This record gives sequence, structure tokens and C-alpha cells, in this order.
Amino acid sequence: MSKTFSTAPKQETAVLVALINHTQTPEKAQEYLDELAFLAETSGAKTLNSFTQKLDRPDVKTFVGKGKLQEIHDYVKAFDVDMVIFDDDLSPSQVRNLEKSLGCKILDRSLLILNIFSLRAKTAQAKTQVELAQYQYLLPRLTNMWTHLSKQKGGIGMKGPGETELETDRRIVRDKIALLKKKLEKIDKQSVTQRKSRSRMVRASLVGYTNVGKSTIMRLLSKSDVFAEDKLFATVDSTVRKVVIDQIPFLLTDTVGFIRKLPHTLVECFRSTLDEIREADILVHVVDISHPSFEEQIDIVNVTLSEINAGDKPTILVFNKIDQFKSDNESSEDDELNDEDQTLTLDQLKSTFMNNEDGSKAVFISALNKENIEDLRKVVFEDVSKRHYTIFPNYLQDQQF
Ligand SMILES: Nc1nc2c(ncn2[C@@H]2O[C@H](COP(=O)(O)OP(=O)(O)OP(=O)(O)O)[C@@H](O)[C@H]2O)c(=O)[nH]1
Ligand SMILES: [Mg+2]
Repeated sequence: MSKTFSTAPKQETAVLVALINHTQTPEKAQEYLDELAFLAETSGAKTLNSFTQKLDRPDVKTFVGKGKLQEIHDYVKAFDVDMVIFDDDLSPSQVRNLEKSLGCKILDRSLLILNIFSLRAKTAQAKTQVELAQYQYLLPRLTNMWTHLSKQKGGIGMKGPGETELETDRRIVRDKIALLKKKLEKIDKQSVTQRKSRSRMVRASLVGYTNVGKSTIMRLLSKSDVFAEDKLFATVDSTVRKVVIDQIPFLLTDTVGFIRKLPHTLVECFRSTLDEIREADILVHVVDISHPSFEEQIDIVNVTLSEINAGDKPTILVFNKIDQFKSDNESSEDDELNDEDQTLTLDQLKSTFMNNEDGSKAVFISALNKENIEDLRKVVFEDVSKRHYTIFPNYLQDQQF
């Protein structure tokens, strides 16, 4: 967290707001706030403070109650904060009320994630997908904040007689959505053709929560230069590389990471990118074992995989960052207040996950220190070659001609 993206003097400042429901422990709530702060940092904002309120359901008008709102207001004024970021989606009227009461930019979690995606997207496909998701997010919220749109687009004859600005804005956004959808359809057709042309190879996809080390592993396995960074959603486009292990070629895809409360519009718009996962023969599910909530993250990834109909593929579980897991445990042993059997040891975790009844495999590695990478290669290779020989029973003979 200490590394910030830029030291430019004009870095925007933010405060975070989250609700804690009765099922959440204070640790869990803190962790969610840390993740939100990480998202804010990734999009370039500096978090100054965070506010929480114990509430099972957000206040319909202002998300938090009156007293809390006053507290946030006083802080925002005192420190001249640029934006307040809420951990859940806000309704248009909540945004309006909050803007009025707090007098600064109001963002919710989806908007933040969409921002990051738009900063990260590189290919035409990803850019179009994000833009579409942004407009779809915008459409139902076109009440107050975006009326400037029509002013920008004014003068190009869009504004019919008797229409209000808002209606014009809505039409502009709807037209834009239709246009982007058409554009995406065209790009998607091209990628389907591309995927078909390489369908003669086994396909494995790296999947997992964001920032777990997928791109780092991709780089190790394919010896290629894939962008990895300690930021959320470093990868938004999927990257495909041909990998050969023991004469058997296969395709390895690095994909966009998943996260809690991933905006639904985003999942929808990324459908074609997620096709890479859906059409994969094998999933390599990467987990950051040093993260306190790695088990919850596994669940979130599994739920998201089911949502895109990729829930029942043969899967290799790769527990990454074992280097950090050790040091975390060592430091907690020094802590006298630490509840002794709170965390399982690495050995205990290994015996839990390596003896899976469903026959799925687990490997424990450190991509950073290149620990157990040969094991990983072996396990991936076993599954790839099994699959390969089912598709091409005579592969080695064929190769001789
Ligand atoms: N300590 C430790 N750090 C690691 C390990 N593997 C990767 N990292 C770091 O974790 C961060 C995220 O790695 P990435 O490879 O970008 O993760 P990713 O899953 O591709 O992330 P997204 O593309 O953002 O979803 C980087 O700072 C890596 O250097 C590891 O084994 N140990
Ligand atoms: Mg990545």
C-alpha cells in the first residue's frame, strides 16, 4: 500500500465509505475497505480516511445515516477532499443527494472499477467493451450529472424540437450503445475466426482473483513478456501464448482477474473475452495464498466461472505467493495476542487441498522466487497431454511426417 502510483503534486484525494452488516467481523470489514483503497490507489487517488457504519441495508436517500453523513461532510470540508467513494452501487437519487450534501465528486465501486478498466484496456476489443459498459452504467443514471453531454453534442442537429436536454442525452447514449454493440459484434466475429483457426491445440486458461499472480505465472510458463504489476486489474485484455512442454504444444491464455462485486454490465460486455475461458479445455485457477481471504476469493472466482458457464472444467488449483505466506505466519507468531489456531500452516493447507476427492490437482508455488515451478509445469503438462492425446491420438506418429 505504501507504493503510490505517482508523486505528482495534484494527486486526487479520496475518502471511503462502507457499511458493515451484522454478519461481518471488524477484520472482514477492514479487509473490504483495504480492497476498496487498493482500487482507489490503482485508479490514481490517494485515500485519506475511511468511514464505516453498522447498517444492514443502505439508507435509501443518502446511503449512510444523518449523523455519519455529517461526520463525512466535516472531514471532506476540513481536508478539502476531492471525492468520496462508496463500496456499493449508488442509485441516481443517492448520488444526487450525496453530491448536494458533500459538495464533492461521488463515486461508487462500479464506477471505480469501470475507470480502472478504461485506463487499462489496450486492444480495440477491450476498449470497446469497457466503453460499452460505461455507457450502460451511465444510461439509468442520466438524471443530473451528465446533462453536459447534450451541451457538448449540441449544434450537431441532434436536438429535436420540444425535447428536454435529458431526453436528448438519453438518446445520444442509446445511439452510442447501439453503435458500440455493432462495433463489438464485428470484432467478436474476427476473434471467433481467430480462435477457430487455432482450435487444433489444447487450450488452458489462467483464471483467478485480481492481483494473485496470473500474469507472472504466464510469463514464467511462456517465457514471454506479459505485463504484471502490483495494481488491481493490470490485465484487462486477454493474452494468448503458445507453450511447448515436452514436444506438446498448447495455448495458454492470461485473462482478466475477478473481484468481489464485479459490475454486472462489465461481465456482460466482457463476454467475448471471457469466451477464452469458456472455450478452454483446462483452467489453471491461481490463488494468492498469502491473502487473508484467499478462500473467499476462491469462492468468488468459482461463482463467476459458473456465471459464465465455465464452472465444470477440469481445474488445476495453483496456490501462489507461498513466500509471503510463510513470512506472514512467522510475524504473527511473534504477536502474543494472536489466537494460536487461527491460521492453518502451509502443511495443513497442502494436505487439505492436495487430496481432493474430485481428483482436481493443487500445486503450491512462488512465482516470484520461482519455487516449485517445475512441479507446476509437470501438473499442467500431465493434464494438457492427457487432453491432447484424446483429441489427437496419433500425434507423435503424425509428427514424424
Ligand atoms: N510475494 C509474491 N509476489 C508475487 C508472486 N507472484 C506474483 N507476485 C506479485 O503480485 C503482483 C501481481 O502480479 P500479477 O502477475 O500482475 O497478477 P495478476 O493476477 O495478473 O493480476 P491482474 O492482472 O491485476 O488480475 C505483482 O506485484 C507480482 O510481482 C509470488 O509468488 N510472491
Ligand atoms: Mg494480470
